[in-house]
Amino acid sequence: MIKVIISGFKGRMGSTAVEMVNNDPKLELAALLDPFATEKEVAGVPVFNDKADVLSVATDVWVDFTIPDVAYDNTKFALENKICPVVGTTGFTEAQITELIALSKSKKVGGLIAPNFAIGAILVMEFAKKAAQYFPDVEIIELHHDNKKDAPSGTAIKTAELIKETRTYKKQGAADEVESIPGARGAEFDGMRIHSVRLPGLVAHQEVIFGAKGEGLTLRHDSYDRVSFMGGVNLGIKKVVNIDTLVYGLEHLL
Ligand SMILES: NC(=O)C1=CN([C@@H]2O[C@H](COP(=O)(O)OP(=O)(O)OC[C@H]3O[C@@H](n4cnc5c(N)ncnc54)[C@H](O)[C@@H]3O)[C@@H](O)[C@H]2O)C=CC1
Ligand SMILES: O=C(O)C1=N[C@H](C(=O)O)C[C@H](O)C1
Repeated sequence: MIKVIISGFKGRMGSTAVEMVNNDPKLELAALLDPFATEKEVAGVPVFNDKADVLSVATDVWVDFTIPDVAYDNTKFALENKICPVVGTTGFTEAQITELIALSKSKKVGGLIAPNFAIGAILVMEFAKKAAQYFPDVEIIELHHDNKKDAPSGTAIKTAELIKETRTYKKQGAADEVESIPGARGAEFDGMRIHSVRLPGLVAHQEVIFGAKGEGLTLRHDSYDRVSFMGGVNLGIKKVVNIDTLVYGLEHLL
């Protein structure tokens, strides 16, 4: 039985993860953490407002779906206390990820930071990396609900990082292009562009659009319901307890 603490359990993703854990006989919900929780327990599971109090309960895996401002501290806290982090929260810097991987190696604690847990999203990222070998001109459009705090999405950044591994660098667009409205061309990453759409009614969607002479290639993934992420979270929980290093990206555990 793997004992799981869910950090951010009152949120959209955290509450979905609670249901997933409760429905898996191989997982046990050991604790719940959220500073905005007022209840002291939920169905016999202790609720905490401060992460230090989580140490009073035996836990194997720390699932984190919180906010960008606390994800690094939460992940570091889990690793330091030999709780395997499975982190979906986005907004990490490259330096933070590098530091957390080094910490996991020193503590010999497995973990996962995954900007996206949906298998279809992972496939789009892998396909985009392959396509970038042939199509250096690419723009990413990520579309999310209008309660999302960070932009671009962690998925878009991870997609751009993977594309960078195989793409021949070029600064896209007209050399003399002018933005009559600042930001019109979107965010720039390694010469490519990333655009963030925020609208009510959306959940999580991404298009990766490649352009070339006389042709185009569009890759698209849609998450219509947050249940689309739960298969990956479940897989991550069961995998991290058997590794001794933190990995960045669910593709490393598939
Ligand atoms: N990797 C993936 O597949 C996915 C990642 N995400 C990411 O997960 C994060 C959460 O997304 P949502 O659930 O939509 O946000 P949300 O705003 O619905 O939930 C965040 C929760 O974290 C809680 N929280 C804030 N500070 C905290 C702290 N210090 N400790 C514990 N809990 C704390 C809030 O009270 C809230 O309940 C975002 O960064 C989002 O980008 C979202 C969907 C999928
Ligand atoms: O905030 C969200 O909802 C999501 N965030 C993640 C990201 O920033 O990539 C994953 C998914 O797109 C949903």
